[in-house]
Amino acid sequence: MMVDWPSPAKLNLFLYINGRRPDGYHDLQTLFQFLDYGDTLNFAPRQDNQIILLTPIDGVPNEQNLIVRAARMLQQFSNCHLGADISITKILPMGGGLGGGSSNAATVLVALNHLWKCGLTIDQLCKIGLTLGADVPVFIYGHAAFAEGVGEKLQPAQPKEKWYLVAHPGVHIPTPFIFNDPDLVRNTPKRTLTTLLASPFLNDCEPIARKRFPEVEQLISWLLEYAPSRLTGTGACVFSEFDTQAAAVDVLKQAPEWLHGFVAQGVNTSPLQAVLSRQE
Ligand SMILES: C[C@](O)(CO)[C@H](O)COP(=O)(O)OP(=O)(O)OC[C@H]1O[C@@H](n2ccc(N)nc2=O)[C@H](O)[C@@H]1O
Ligand SMILES: Nc1ncnc2c1ncn2[C@@H]1O[C@H](COP(=O)(O)OP(=O)(O)OP(=O)(O)O)[C@@H](O)[C@H]1O
Repeated sequence: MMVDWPSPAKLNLFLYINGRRPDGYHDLQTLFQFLDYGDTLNFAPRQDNQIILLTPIDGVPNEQNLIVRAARMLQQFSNCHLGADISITKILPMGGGLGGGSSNAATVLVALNHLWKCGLTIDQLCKIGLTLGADVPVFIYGHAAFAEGVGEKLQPAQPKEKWYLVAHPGVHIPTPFIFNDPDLVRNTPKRTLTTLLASPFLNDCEPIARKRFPEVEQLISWLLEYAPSRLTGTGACVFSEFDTQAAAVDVLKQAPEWLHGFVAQGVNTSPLQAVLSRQE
């Protein structure tokens, strides 16, 4: 039977920008949690070395798709001569701050490492993953985490597994658009995790996203009437937190027509990790 490999979304429960490095990347402190909601991938190994994506994603040429790029990188690094037919059921909005592309790359690396029997360690997979995107390592790591550096220095964390209404304002915010904004606050002092957990959770990218995108401003303002609500990553998605599924669904039901969203639970063990453990 073909295994469904999950490719979950992530939320940045907080996100602070502490500085800009000489290479232009930003040093940050962020708290990652997974959602029990995401894309699903299927893999059929091939005896030749071809990587075939059977379900192309609109607007993303296959050769640029992180799914194909991750599979090819694994072939190179592991010296593996097998290939794969890959298909994806995509439900995560692209460029939404939910880490969909990074999560897809992580699922490919973890699943093919297993199916091809490459034997690479988690650390080796994370190193490959980081070259594909700053968020790939946490999805490979598979546990909710406090991240520093550009997101690659990870330590496990146990945030409360709340329910979230995740909403998309219908605009696309490219990550560099936020990071290149002259008004972005880039000097938030570094704090310990203990201090951060005891402080209100904020996202330094949110003021820029709200200022530059009226749709984001309108969405957050509406949601704040019902629950604590913030931007995830560099946007454009926003999440509101609730103690129960029913409370989150209730707000979604009252939402105006322009609000597109879904309800999902925050989970500290990635659904990908759960499937991998069952395979081993
Ligand atoms: C902000 C986060 O969403 C937090 O989870 C991620 O760090 C962003 O990760 P991502 O979308 O995978 O971003 P990447 O594809 O690695 O980088 C896209 C672009 O964003 C900028 N970038 C990204 C991450 C980072 N720590 N500093 C940056 O300045 C860089 O200009 C980079 O060229
Ligand atoms: N498999 C893929 N799924 C989604 N996007 C992909 C994929 N491969 C390449 N991309 C490209 O990556 C871009 C960013 O997609 P992604 O869904 O990862 O953004 P995101 O949710 O904003 O991520 P982050 O939170 O890391 O900023 C897309 O606009 C698309 O052009």
